[in-house]
Amino acid sequence: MSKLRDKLTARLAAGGKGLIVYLAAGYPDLAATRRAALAAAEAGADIIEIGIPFSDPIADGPVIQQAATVALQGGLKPADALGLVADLTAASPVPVALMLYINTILQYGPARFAAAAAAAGAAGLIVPDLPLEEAAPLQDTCRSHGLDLIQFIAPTSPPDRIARISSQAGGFLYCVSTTGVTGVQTVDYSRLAPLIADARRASGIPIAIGFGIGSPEAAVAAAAHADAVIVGSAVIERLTAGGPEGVRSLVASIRQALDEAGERS
Ligand SMILES: O=P(O)(O)OC[C@@H](O)[C@@H](O)c1c[nH]c2ccccc12
Repeated sequence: MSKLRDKLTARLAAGGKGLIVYLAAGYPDLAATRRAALAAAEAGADIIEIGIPFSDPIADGPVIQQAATVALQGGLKPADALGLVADLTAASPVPVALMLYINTILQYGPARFAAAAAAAGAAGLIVPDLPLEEAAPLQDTCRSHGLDLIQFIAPTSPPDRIARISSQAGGFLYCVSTTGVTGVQTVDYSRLAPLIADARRASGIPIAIGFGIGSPEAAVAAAAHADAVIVGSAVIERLTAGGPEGVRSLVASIRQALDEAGERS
């Protein structure tokens, strides 16, 4: 059973597209992250991705790096992020995926971390700096705790690699729209069509596009090629400017645009 996959599949079966919203744990503080996550869930996010801030976040662009810096300066520890997840999963049925770097897991101890994440109610782990070749031990640990280990595909992945990654993926497949770092930018999402077609041939798992989405229009453009979209930096920017209620209105506007596009098609 996969809570992440089931949630996205249910949204697709109802004629919609999935929406995954990223927040950095502890930005601007833990209470605000919690309020923003619950507001996002109420406004139509299907999955909440909670990032555990890390001092050397190689895949994060400036907006998420800055959020991580604030959280770390506020004293955030991985255990606090796990506490936040426990709080969210107790307060809301929305599935939560934890996004973190492999170092955090190694420092904690993989088995201990997976047990703690599962006990907190997390549905899966997103570990962007874990290559497929090194993923097997963590994948086994995750599996024994009922956690999905999310796999990535990118425009640079050759077809045979996409097939291997897709066939091992749990929850959903994270399709990165560009090879750079996170952050709002203009992306031609139609470029991803061949990549996504390769993944679909290898697996029936839902496919989510992330990186670059900054508006309801961009979400609709990306969703046209996939089952779900992931929005991070734009959500953090909105949290900075408008607090948790700002996040609610951004997520509601993306949800509405995705639903309207679904009715038209
Ligand atoms: O910020 P963007 O461009 O909307 O992209 C989503 C992304 O932020 C989120 O999924 C994420 C945050 N940090 C990451 C590191 C690697 C991969 C993905 C992520």
